[in-house]
Parts: sequence; structure tokens; C-alpha cells
Amino acid sequence: MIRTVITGSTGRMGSTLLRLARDAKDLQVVAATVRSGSPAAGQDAGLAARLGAALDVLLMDDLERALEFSKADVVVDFTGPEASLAHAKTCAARGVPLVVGSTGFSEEDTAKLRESARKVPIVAAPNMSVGVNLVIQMAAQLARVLGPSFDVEVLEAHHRMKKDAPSGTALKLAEVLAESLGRTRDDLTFVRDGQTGARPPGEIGVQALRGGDVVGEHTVYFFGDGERIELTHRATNRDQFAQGALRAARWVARRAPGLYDMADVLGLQGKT
Ligand SMILES: NC(=O)C1=CN([C@@H]2O[C@H](COP(=O)(O)OP(=O)(O)OC[C@H]3O[C@@H](n4cnc5c(N)ncnc54)[C@H](OP(=O)(O)O)[C@@H]3O)[C@@H](O)[C@H]2O)C=CC1
Ligand SMILES: O=C(O)C1=N[C@H](C(=O)O)C[C@H](O)C1
Repeated sequence: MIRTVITGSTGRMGSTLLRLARDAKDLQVVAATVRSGSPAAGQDAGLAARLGAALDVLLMDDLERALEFSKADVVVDFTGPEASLAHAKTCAARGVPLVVGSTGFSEEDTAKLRESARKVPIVAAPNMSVGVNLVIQMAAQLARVLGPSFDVEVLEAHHRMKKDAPSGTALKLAEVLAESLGRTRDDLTFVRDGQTGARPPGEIGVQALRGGDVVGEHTVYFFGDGERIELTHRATNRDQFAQGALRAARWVARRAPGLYDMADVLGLQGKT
């Protein structure tokens, strides 16, 4: 049994992770945490996360304390950049492997995550769906083969509660596309407004829509002369993100320290 700790347990992803980890034969939820001072602390995690049954795990509001008593093999964290960085530090100090699904990290944040990953293995990826990770690979291949004569644009749509834009997945797609086309992050454009002039060659547009309960949709457009290719992934619930994260948890629990991503977990590394 892989002794698993879930953070942000009452969140959209936290509660999905709790449900799927509870139902997995090889995982045991040994602790679950919420934000410091949360009124949910002390309640049963299963009831607070609306799983329909008690989990016999009481929510704690301090990961440090949760790791002290739980003999955890792995922590799975979908909270937000600030909390994830703090949780990574705690895991590093305690020697516990970590899976981070949060998005919205700055370059400095990623450097801090890398620092924690010197002490423990960490898988961090903006999208843990196996399908999306294959779409990323396919987008890279299309860009390489089609080359600079096609104009590349990334469009994403998410629910109204999402805090960061563009999504971490859209950014990852744009970065991979730029790399495949011999471009850099400076070629990404996020805003078009006013007298923009003609589209500069090599530009990669990244646009975000927000509304309703959209779980997560990403399309890469390759606009050519006389033809257009559209590569789309649509998530219709959060289970595939959580299943991917639990797959990463099983994988990372047996790794050496280092910062890994889902391509490592899925054995896709080097093929973008
Ligand atoms: N990699 C992937 O596959 C996916 C990544 N994500 C990313 O995961 C993150 C979470 O998404 P989602 O579940 O929708 O968000 P939610 O807001 O529903 O959940 C976040 C949870 O984290 C808790 N939290 C926030 N700040 C802290 C803190 N400082 N300390 C402890 N707990 C904290 C929140 O508590 P409170 O409610 O009290 O604020 C909440 O319970 C986002 O960054 C999102 O982009 C989402 C889906 C898939
Ligand atoms: O916040 C979300 O919901 C999601 N965030 C991730 C991202 O920013 O890419 C992944 C997924 O699309 C859902």
C-alpha cells in the first residue's frame, strides 16, 4: 500500500483525488489537509469533501504535522502556487516525495520547486491527463513537420473560478510549439488589441476564455494557406487529471530526488 497524503482536500481537484485514492486498491489515504485555520479542520475528510461516506481520516490544517504522524510515502498537491511551494519545502525537509498539479508558477517559483527537488523526487505538470500529454507530443510533431509556413495559435477555455490565465497547459503547449519551431518564449503573444498590423511571422498566439463550469479545453490551430489543422482536447470531468496524478504518485514514490514531469512518468521524454 502506498501511504498517500492529499492537500487542498475540499477543493475541486482535492476532493476528486480523495475519492479516487480511496477507491484505489494499492493506495491508502493516511492524511488529508486543508488551508491553515480552515473551519473544515478536524472534520472527517470524506464528509467534508462530499464523498458520501466517512473516510476515517480527520482533516488537518498543517502538512508538517500531518507528515509527522502519518509515515507518508507520497503527497499529492493541487492547491495553488504559493501553497505548493510551501508544501514542497515541507516535503523536502521530511524526505517525502511529492506530486504537484498546481499551475500559475513564475520562473522564480519553478526555481524554488527545483531547489526542493534536490532533496526529494517531485513530479510537477500543468496537466496530468494522459490524453493531454499525448496531445502535447502530437502538437510538437505537427509543428516540426509543418514548419514556419503555418501560423500557430493556442486557445483554451476554463470555468469561471479559475485563478490563472492562460492555463498552465496552454503555456506548456505554446512553449513546446515554440521549441519545435526554433522560437522562444519572446515569440508568444497574449494580447491583440488595436492597430496590431499584420501577424508577424513566427508569432505564437495564446488566448484564454473563462466561463461557466468548463472543466478544461485546449485547441492548437495550425493555419495554413488553403488548409487548417485543429488539435483539440476536451476534459468533461476531473477524473482523468486525478487518475494521472495518482499514476504519478505511484511512480514518484520510487524515484531518486529530481524535478520530473508527466512525460517522465509516461515514458515519453525526449520525444517532443
Ligand atoms: N495538473 C493538472 O492536471 C490540473 C491542475 N489544476 C490546478 O490545480 C490547482 C487547484 O485547482 P482546483 O482544485 O480547481 O482549485 P480549488 O480552488 O477548487 O482547490 C484548491 C484547494 O487548495 C486549497 N488551498 C489554497 N491555498 C491554500 C494554502 N495556502 N494552504 C492550503 N490549502 C490551500 C483551497 O482551500 P480554500 O478553499 O480554503 O482556499 C482549496 O481547497 C490550480 O492551480 C489548477 O490550475 C487543476 C486541474 C488539473
Ligand atoms: O484550473 C483548472 O481547472 C485546470 N487547470 C490546468 C491548467 O491550468 O492547465 C489543467 C486543466 O485544464 C484544468
